[in-house]
Amino acid sequence: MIEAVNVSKYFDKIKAVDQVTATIKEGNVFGLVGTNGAGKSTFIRMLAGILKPDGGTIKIDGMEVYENIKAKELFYYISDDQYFFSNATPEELKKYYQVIYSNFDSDRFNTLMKQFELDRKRKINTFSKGMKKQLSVICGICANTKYIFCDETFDGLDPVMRQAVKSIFAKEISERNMTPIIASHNLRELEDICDHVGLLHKGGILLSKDLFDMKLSIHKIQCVFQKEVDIKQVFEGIELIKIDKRGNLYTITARGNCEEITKRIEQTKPIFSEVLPLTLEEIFISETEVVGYDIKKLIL
Ligand SMILES: Nc1ncnc2c1ncn2[C@@H]1O[C@H](COP(=O)(O)OP(=O)(O)OP(=O)(O)O)[C@@H](O)[C@H]1O
Repeated sequence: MIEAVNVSKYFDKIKAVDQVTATIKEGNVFGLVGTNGAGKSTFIRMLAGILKPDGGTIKIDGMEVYENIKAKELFYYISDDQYFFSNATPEELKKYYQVIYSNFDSDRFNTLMKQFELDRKRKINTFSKGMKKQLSVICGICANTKYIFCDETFDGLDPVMRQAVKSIFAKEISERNMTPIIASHNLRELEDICDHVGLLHKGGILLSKDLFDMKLSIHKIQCVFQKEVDIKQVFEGIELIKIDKRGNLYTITARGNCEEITKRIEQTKPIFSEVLPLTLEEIFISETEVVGYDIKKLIL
């Protein structure tokens, strides 16, 4: 488990990360979203022990991470800025990581390099940005660490590669409980992979939610009533987040028990009613509106 408690980081007068508290459980996929400058990279760099927090504590499996080799053996960090040894080839990089990570899987590395059509003997500095990202992902997977920190890793890949990487991640998560922490600008990117999403804004966590809980507690219902009804009366005692009416079709976003919401609608004997799944984006829009923010200005 990774535990960050009241973590802050300042660069002169800039509050890059401001009192962030987050718990990342094993086997979960933790997404970190936020606009440019929200503090995502700084937070991940502190998780990786590259930056020392000015306040608060970060513990990985109970160990402080800063300047602690034992804690650092537990994760692989894919940085947003790709850095490789000058003139190194992937083959040389593999040899380096075999020394650093005792469980580095050399055969898997060779197989994945072939699958991704990357030349193991070519100099990395001749690779494109996306190819370097792919190489980092391959190293990260083959390092076989418990945690993997990805700073905008998916954003730099083309759509086909993104799907390929996501499916490799999904396999690692289900087979060996790998725990990824993924920073991204894009909620849609995180939708199909994350269990938990934290929204960073101006250095602070605005919202941190379990997706399963969120999906269970918010519902979108479309319905057409036989006659005009008083929606507030129909849903008395249920929190209505949004009511939209186009022609006769109502789209209602409500928080509460799904069965109770459905029961209330059925009592009106509607012509049509359907409970629809909410996208992660819709959930975040609803949740952040409640706390007084317009998420479209924050991340979309
Ligand atoms: N080394 C640094 N020196 C000074 N200021 C920095 C440094 N690194 C980050 N900052 C500042 O800290 C704030 C948070 O930056 P950070 O890179 O963590 O944001 P981010 O959410 O990752 O942004 P982006 O999505 O643009 O990558 C910004 O205001 C940035 O200018």
